[in-house]
Amino acid sequence: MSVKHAISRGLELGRSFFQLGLLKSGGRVVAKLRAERFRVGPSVRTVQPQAFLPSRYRYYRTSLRGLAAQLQSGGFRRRFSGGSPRNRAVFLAFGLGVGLIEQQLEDDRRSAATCQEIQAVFRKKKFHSPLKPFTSSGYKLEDYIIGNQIGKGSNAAVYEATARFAQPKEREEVSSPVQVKVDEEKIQEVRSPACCSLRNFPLAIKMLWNFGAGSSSEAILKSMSQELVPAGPLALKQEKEQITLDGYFGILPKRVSAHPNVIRVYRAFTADVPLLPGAQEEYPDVLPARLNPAGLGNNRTLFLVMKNYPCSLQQYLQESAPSPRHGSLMVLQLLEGVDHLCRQGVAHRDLKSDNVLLEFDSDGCPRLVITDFGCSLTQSDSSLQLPFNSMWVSRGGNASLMAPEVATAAPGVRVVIDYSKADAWAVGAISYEIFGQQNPFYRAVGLQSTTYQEKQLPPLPSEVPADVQLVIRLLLRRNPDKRPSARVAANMLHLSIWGRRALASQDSAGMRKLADWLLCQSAVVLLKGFGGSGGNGVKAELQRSFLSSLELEDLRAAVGFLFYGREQRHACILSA
Ligand SMILES: Nc1ncnc2c1ncn2[C@@H]1O[C@H](COP(=O)(O)OP(=O)(O)OP(=O)(O)O)[C@@H](O)[C@H]1O
Repeated sequence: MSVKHAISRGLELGRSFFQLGLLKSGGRVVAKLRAERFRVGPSVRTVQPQAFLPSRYRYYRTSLRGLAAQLQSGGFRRRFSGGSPRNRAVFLAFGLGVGLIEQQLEDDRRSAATCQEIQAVFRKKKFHSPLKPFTSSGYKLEDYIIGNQIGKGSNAAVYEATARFAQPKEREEVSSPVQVKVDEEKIQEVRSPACCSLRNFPLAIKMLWNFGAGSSSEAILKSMSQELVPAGPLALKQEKEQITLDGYFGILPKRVSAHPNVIRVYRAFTADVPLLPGAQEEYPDVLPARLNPAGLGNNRTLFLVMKNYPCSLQQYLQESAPSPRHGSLMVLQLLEGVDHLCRQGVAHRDLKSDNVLLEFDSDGCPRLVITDFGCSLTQSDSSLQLPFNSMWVSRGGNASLMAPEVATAAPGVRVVIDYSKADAWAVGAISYEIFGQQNPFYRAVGLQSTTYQEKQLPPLPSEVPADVQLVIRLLLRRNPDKRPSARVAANMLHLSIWGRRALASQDSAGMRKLADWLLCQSAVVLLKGFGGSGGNGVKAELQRSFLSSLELEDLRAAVGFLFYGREQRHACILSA
């Protein structure tokens, strides 16, 4: 080896820590760790962008630390510092290389610390649900005035409602205890325009249909317990809460903390099934015999009280085509919601556009909220691994939007379904609808999650930003190991939407500039929050979610994927 060659080798070793992601060919990231002569590691490693993912990344970091120690060891120094000028030059070059490793590691430590500090500041700022209609009441159906039906699914009917005790005098005087017989004209007047309806009925009550759960409160709560996943700490009456804590019902699911993109259930209680508008016509079979002699339903059921949203995502998309910018923010909100659930050990398992509700912030930006947790999986150890030892174990709802690893699982001894990236896959599929396309996994396009090939996915409209297209493509990867998590995908969109300049001014290696940008970003978000300008808008909520979830390794993975996508696009342009 010539001295010149050795020097360049030494520098290369020093830089290799971050060069892992720099040298790419043919869409693959090729990391070179060459140290043949000094037997410090394998000659060449070829890695996919997953090399940026935590475990491997830690492996490289550890091996490089070892390498640095080895290079600094006495024996090594003796071998090269003495002897010929060529060996001394090689040693000096390695010394410089090691210095670079150390510097990079130090940068890395500082960037990680910056992320931790920012995260701590934003974690303290808990999200509080904006609607506070209750003090200590609202645990009985009689506490509400119920208006028209606003939605219906296969398990429940949803009605607009308002808290009786929150109403002015004349409302309280309405005679019927449950469904107030406001005459038809009056309801029409209230419901149109929609904003007046929401003002008069700011709440929505979901009445679940009870077929087989029996009529005792305990049995109902136990059988429909997944619906309580988004319930707030005061949602259940204290005695019920106590019983659930004491384990009388068996294990009730964990509940997720409040998040701007996840529905909040304010109250949950059981009550006798009432005869609500449209019941006889629309769901006679699920009524109890008391209301319909031919009905099969039980006498009591579960009621959930939530905020009343103007429409579902599906209804909104039937009428409107969001701009590419709003579309990107909508996909990002779904990812933030899914990441929040994942972190708390919850998989929704039934994500689809009618299980997402929509309202607008003061700037007219759509705010999305994930709802309907009836099929959700909650794991106390947060692992999201479901033992799948029998065909009777439920995989979740809506088979069309089941991620490939869930849809193709076959029951067996020691078989486990990993749901940690399943909802993220569904977000990829719903994103097509957000950008005005048919969902590729519904009948019109006809792909099946069990069999599709990634190259069969239809192209997205050209006005969809390239990075957003990349995120959607990656989310729909068949292999969950090659699919980014919701957190990493969300980070990619945050960086693409707000951090373009910071991203442009660096390579995939150095995180320092990105850390500086994050600090500036945090300051801006905090100042805006204090100043009250835009603190409650979708944009501010998203930025707070991003900053409160900062982990260096997720950020690095997002940067790695973005660079990988850009590299691929570049290669495509060159080859065209
Ligand atoms: N809080 C709410 N505000 C406004 N509309 C709502 C609300 N909750 C539900 N809806 C409407 O009611 C419909 C049915 O609600 P939901 O999906 O919870 O019922 P479900 O029977 O559990 O559905 P599925 O068939 O998916 O199991 C929704 O698609 C939506 O249109």
